[in-house]
Amino acid sequence: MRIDVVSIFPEYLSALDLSLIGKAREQGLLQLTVTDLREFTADRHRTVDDTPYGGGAGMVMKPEPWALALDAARTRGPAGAGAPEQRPVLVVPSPAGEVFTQATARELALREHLVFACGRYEGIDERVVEWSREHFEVRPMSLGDYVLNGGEVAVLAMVEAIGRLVPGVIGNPESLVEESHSDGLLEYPVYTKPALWRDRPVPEVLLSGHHGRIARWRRDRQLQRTAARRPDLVAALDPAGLDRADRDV
Ligand SMILES: NC(=S)c1ccno1
Repeated sequence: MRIDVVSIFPEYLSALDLSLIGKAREQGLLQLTVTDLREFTADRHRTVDDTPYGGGAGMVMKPEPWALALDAARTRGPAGAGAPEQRPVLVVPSPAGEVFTQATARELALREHLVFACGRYEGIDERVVEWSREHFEVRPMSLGDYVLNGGEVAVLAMVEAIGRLVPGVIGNPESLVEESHSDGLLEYPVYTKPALWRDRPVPEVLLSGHHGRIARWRRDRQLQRTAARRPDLVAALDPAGLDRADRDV
């Protein structure tokens, strides 16, 4: 998978040099390039914004630097020889976007080339989004109903959520199976040594060695936790995926 990120604060994305994503880049599992939008300006002040038509507070990001930067990212292309089979996906972090979920991460982890456009100020001139549809699948994307100062923090989260699903990035793929949202539920509580900590014991069943009882206990905890914290997820569950014991929780 090829990932391109365009930002006026490229150093914000240096966290992607670290840990599992950084290792995946070293191993060639992910090709990731971060580009400074100001490289695509033509004036000596490297101007990327201007006042909004129609008035209002703040500044809007100018279209021309973005068009040049996105064209450069697009033609950098995915890994491997030959023309890409798929159009690249342009992800634009925005509170006005579709909500990014684990299902979105799974979907985007299958794509060849993702380009992330980190807006700042009051946003990017809307004509960039319209123009981009000629060459990209354009996906305005929100992490949630709150406002950040720019797209960089959202891109860090999305690249990690997507990148970790790329085969080979997580050493043990088993650890992807029982995590929150993998089966529509929140994950069960986890414990490790010592068995007794500040007068708090580990649940007895987890010390029993009885795999069936442990699996049932964990599933019960998932259902109870999801019902308590995210009733919306319970409402969205497919009843066919629930067994009789699930319904008794
Ligand atoms: N909620 C998101 S992703 C966002 C991006 C910029 N501001 O908020």
